[in-house]
Amino acid sequence: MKKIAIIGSGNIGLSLAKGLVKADFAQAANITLTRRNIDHLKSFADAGFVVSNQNKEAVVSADVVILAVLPQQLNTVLDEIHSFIDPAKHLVISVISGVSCAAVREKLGESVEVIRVMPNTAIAIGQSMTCIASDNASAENIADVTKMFETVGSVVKINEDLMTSATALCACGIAFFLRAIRAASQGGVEIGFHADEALKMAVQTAKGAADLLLLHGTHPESEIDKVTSPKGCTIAGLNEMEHNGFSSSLIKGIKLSALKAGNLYTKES
Ligand SMILES: NC(=O)C1=CN([C@@H]2O[C@H](COP(=O)(O)OP(=O)(O)OC[C@H]3O[C@@H](n4cnc5c(N)ncnc54)[C@H](O)[C@@H]3O)[C@@H](O)[C@H]2O)C=CC1
Ligand SMILES: O=C(O)[C@@H]1CCC=N1
Repeated sequence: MKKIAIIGSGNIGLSLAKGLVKADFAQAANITLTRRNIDHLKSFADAGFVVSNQNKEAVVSADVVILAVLPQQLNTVLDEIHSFIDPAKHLVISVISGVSCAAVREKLGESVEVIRVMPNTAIAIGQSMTCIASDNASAENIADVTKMFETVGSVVKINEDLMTSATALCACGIAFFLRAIRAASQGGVEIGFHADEALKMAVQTAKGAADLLLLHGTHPESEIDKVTSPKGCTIAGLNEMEHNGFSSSLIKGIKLSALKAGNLYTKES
């Protein structure tokens, strides 16, 4: 069983840790979670994870090192761990937005294998859409990492230059769809439902819509055509949303997020 160190155990690091254990990919005792203030990790320590504020020790005891700090925190971490990374032993996985494999290698050493992975927070429940890219990892390591992330959702291997686009569409995308669900539930309250029932109805309706596409393998418009009765209320509502920029605002938001994702990191600390 390989030992995993998650360096920077915040929102995505902890979601990943939870997902890997829930999926039986790893035991909690084989995952070390680091964070500057480990008081925030008490519930994870109670659940059997190793928790630490010592990145070097976590790296030394691991086979797989997962970098999960913010882009602006990365240089400090890489400076701290670089002399403890052994290219013959360690595989480095980075979930950090906007940082290339080459930039990580510049600090950790040219012979270190680095795989960039872009999951989303649904990884905690095995439902992530995860994109994977690398410019130097072996086919064997890429296959192993693909298998690892397939235990916690779907995986697509992409070219590294599309990684910031994947960040916007899939990682930020969780927030975009959640906001759409919240807006739908607010509409539901305006037309007569209590907030809790409106939210429940909006959530299940969103899940049903996503599952129609997944299970039928159809295009959204083909499923929409089945809902929009001629002269009916769906097309009236849908067109009103489009007149107010529904599709356009999603597209513009995704484009801006992708642009921003590419500009989150600078090599100099
Ligand atoms: N939140 C998300 O949905 C996703 C985030 N990402 C990427 O993952 C990274 C982390 O994002 P979040 O989890 O949202 O941020 P976060 O702020 O929740 O987590 C970062 C963690 O790193 C810790 N940290 C900072 N400096 C440290 C150090 N020197 N040693 C050890 N730990 C340290 C912080 O205490 C914090 O717990 C970012 O680079 C982000 O781009 C990628 C995919 C999805
Ligand atoms: O908002 C962010 O910058 C990070 C990257 C993707 C999701 N959260």
